[in-house]
Amino acid sequence: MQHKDSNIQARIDEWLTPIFDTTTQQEIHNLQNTDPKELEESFYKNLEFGTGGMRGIMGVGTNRINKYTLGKNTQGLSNYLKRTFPEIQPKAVIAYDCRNQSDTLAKLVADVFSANGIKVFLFSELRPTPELSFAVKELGCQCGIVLTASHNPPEYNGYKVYWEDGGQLVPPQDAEIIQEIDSLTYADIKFDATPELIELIDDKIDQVFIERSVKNGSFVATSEAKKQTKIVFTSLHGTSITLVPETLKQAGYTDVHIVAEQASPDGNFPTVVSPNPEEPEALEMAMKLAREIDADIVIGTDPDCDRLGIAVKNNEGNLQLLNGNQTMVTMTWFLLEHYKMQGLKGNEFIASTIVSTPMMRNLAEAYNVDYKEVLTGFKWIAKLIKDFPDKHFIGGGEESFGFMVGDFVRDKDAVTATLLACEIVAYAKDKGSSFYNMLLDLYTKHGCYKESLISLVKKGRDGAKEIQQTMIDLRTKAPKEIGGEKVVLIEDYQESTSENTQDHTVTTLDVPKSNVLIFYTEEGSKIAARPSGTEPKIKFYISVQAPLKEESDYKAVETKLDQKIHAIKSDLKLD
Ligand SMILES: O=P([O-])(O)O[C@H]1O[C@H](COP(=O)(O)O)[C@@H](O)[C@H](O)[C@H]1O
Ligand SMILES: [Mg+2]
Repeated sequence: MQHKDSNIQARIDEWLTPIFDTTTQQEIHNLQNTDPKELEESFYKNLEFGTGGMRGIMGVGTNRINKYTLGKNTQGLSNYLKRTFPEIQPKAVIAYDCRNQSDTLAKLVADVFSANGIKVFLFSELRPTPELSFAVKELGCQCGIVLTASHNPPEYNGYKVYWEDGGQLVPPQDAEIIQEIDSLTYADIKFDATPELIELIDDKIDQVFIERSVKNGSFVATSEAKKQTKIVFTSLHGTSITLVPETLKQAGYTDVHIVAEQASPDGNFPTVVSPNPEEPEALEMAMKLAREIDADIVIGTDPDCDRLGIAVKNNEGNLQLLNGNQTMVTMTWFLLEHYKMQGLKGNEFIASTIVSTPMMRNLAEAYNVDYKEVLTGFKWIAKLIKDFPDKHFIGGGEESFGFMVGDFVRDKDAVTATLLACEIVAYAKDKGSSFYNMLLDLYTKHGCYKESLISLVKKGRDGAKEIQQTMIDLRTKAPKEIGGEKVVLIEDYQESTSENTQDHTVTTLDVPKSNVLIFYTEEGSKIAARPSGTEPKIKFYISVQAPLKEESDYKAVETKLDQKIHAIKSDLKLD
């Protein structure tokens, strides 16, 4: 049956030509007979670069992750690399995670690069994404690729692309590469490897990376306190198992308990509904073990080991999950204190993103360091390091459970962040305090913030339309009040405008355009809305705040903040 959209039909027809193998063609025929809707979803567009590389469901079609889409990407990237670095033989390093097909797709990417005369370093086993970012610089590569879909559901895979500084691609380079890819046909892909150009790397990078991570994530905690820090760690079937336990050991942590049921890498993630540390259920097994053995801290990393979920003991002695904003402010504060002790030089900065807690700005002001805020995605934070070579990046992160310590890895890094979290627990032990108490102390000094993220899943082509429509509605029928609080400022990152709703003055936002809306209320609440760039979701980020005089008032203030969040959610019909 012919598809009513001739563009879609032309793509399907192309994929039924002999350039594509018989398995692919057979799969297309099966979809034509059994699932025309899925066929349309698979061909209605090409995969795009989003917040963290290119991500999609594995399967046949131009909008799916398979050997042809990734082959064409790599062919385009090879052409672009050769054009950008005409004087040298470009070098690329490739890593992959635990997902089904990640290893074979990594091999395919290596083959295509080598077929184009590009020198390839390939990890022979799964490894964390931050190690790849490190390896790009360490091996003097011009490019790096990780085959991963991060924390997405099991049916996804993806292609994160790093450039010579170790950070992910940022505009306009991603658009230039897409242009190169789009100018090719599938027949242009060179699949025949030049094996002598592919070098397997393992121990060579592992040990240096571990040593440097230990250095980067160790500060002042005594070895005694480290030994007393009881840690439960889970790799959630992902890559961190290859390095994090060893890194903790080399950093001096001896009381480390790994969740055995989740230690083996597995792309089906059999023990979790979602391998995303943002979801409380992901850490359930780790929490159970931690309660049994009375651990001080629980840490779980996502499949490619760049984000981490943390639980620490609260003042009642119960383990409490923290969100990404809470770990970020505590980690940032710890680093700021450290550098203050050493004597700040005046060129330091911390960084975060527009959808993260405003508390980061307060911290920067209190320590008199610069605060830089960028669009969602660590690629933008990494870009700051590149753009401000004379400035010293202390650290920073995002609400999405990721943190970056200094500039040695140019992406969020759950290896060093794991060490930093444990360091804070150990340091607090030395001081007779706790991680949790340190966070409460920050609330008394810098304002008590509470954040909540609501993600609405809207799958496929129809879902994407619905998400776009919600953004249009929010723009055209912008709320005057949210949760009973008057909206006083609206930032529209697509239009680059910041509008004072009282006097209607408009100023220009000096950041690249992006489909994001942020509403600020009279009472200091902040509500951001944007389509996810990695998953079929629209995300709403709510941040509310109130002063906190004494730590003992925390429960009461928290209840008040929860009520505010509830009112905002019900007003926006998000509950
Ligand atoms: O998914 P990861 O771990 O590669 O992480 C990437 O995607 C996340 C989700 O992005 P979005 O909200 O657009 O879905 C971002 O928060 C993060 O900064 C980025 O590095
Ligand atoms: Mg990840």
